[in-house]
Amino acid sequence: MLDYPAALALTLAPTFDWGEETVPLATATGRVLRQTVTADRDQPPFDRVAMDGVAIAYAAYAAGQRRFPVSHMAPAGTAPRPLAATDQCVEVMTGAPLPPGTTTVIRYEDVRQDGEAFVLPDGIADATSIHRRGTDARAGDRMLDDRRVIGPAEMAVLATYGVAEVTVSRWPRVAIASTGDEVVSVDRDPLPHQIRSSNVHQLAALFRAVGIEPTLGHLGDDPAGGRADLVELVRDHDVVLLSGGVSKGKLDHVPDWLAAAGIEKLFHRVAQRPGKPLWVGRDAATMVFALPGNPASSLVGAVAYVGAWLRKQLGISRPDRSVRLLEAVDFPPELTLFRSVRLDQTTEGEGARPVSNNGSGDLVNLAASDGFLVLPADRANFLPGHYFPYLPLRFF
Ligand SMILES: Nc1nc2c(c(=O)[nH]1)N[C@H]1C(S)=C(S)[C@@H](COP(=O)(O)OP(=O)(O)OC[C@H]3O[C@@H](n4cnc5c(N)ncnc54)[C@H](O)[C@@H]3O)O[C@H]1N2
Ligand code: MOO
Repeated sequence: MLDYPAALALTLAPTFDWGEETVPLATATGRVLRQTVTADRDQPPFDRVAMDGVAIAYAAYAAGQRRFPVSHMAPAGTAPRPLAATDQCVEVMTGAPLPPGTTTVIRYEDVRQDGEAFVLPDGIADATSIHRRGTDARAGDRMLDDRRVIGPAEMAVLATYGVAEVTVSRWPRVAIASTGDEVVSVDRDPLPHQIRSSNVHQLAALFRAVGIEPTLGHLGDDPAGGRADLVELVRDHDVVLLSGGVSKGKLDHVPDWLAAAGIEKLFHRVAQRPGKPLWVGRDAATMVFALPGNPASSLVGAVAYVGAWLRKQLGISRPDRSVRLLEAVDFPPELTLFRSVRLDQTTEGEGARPVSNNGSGDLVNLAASDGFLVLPADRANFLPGHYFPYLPLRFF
């Protein structure tokens, strides 16, 4: 049977291009930037007053003057007015352009008001509390690169440089469908032999967390109906995730339906737990992940395979992360074990504590987990203190 590294390599090979689109800045958060951003002006664009206080020409102070009558007040947002005479001062507000003729700013806390004038103490330095024009960036500098996920800091840079319309990657059209006659939608009362469908919501949450809104559906166990619905799903979407129906049961029709729909199988079954029956395939325009129905299997398939594949398509890199195991794990089978863990802070820093569970059908205990530690297939005993790759429950 294929091992996890080989299965992942097969998953990552197909590439698809979903193109770009232009969106208003206000809706660009979380999108993948597809343009470079160049500074259209210096930053700051003028010598910016950095403290509320008074601005003076230092030469007068150096010559011994301590009492400075106020020439005028300079709020932020007004065009700079020069200092009227070198023996006067200007009251300046944070964010105002430094008034021409002044060379330093002294905070209100450090001066004393005396009628229409300010009295300065000894020991004042020249050129303080000024954020100089162009010290952060120069007009023409490259400010943001292609393929960055737009977060709060990127939003601020885009706004500062006037990018009101942002070119971003088009999101793929994603469909998620459950299978099996035992699952009913969450708004229905299940019969005693039925369960509510949780996997579609589990999988949808991963997409929604990065800003992609999937279409949710269901394929029944009836072969003719299920096959026809699947053909339609594949035709209308760039990515299709199916949940259940891929193992050896008499009604596990999904691999046959996928074959009938003309989806090329890349692999079926991986030497891992949970999620062994995973089926991955593609046609010219659509990638299909048929995930095993057990909730832990579905989640592992999504974070280990779907997430890696999605990042690759979008050109987003995520640094590999390893976390220290906090308790021994024994696992003799020759399978990669995706061990659900909780991240704990210990005196020696962060570590991963295995969360007890009742197997891959246990979705309740998954809620106590932060992610999975990937324990390789070539060993049976994993000791505390050793580091292993860690997969968080996020695509990026
Ligand atoms: N003879 C064998 N039996 C099984 C094997 C095997 O190799 N030989 N593999 C087991 C493993 S491992 C897994 S994982 C499961 C996966 O089976 P399927 O992908 O065919 O999934 P189903 O049989 O349809 O369902 C399994 C389980 O998950 C529940 N389920 C399904 N859909 C949902 C949903 N949308 N929300 C919540 N729960 C769902 C379903 O009711 C079943 O309890 O097969 C083993 N069997
Ligand atoms: O691989 Mo299954 O996913 O063990 O339950």
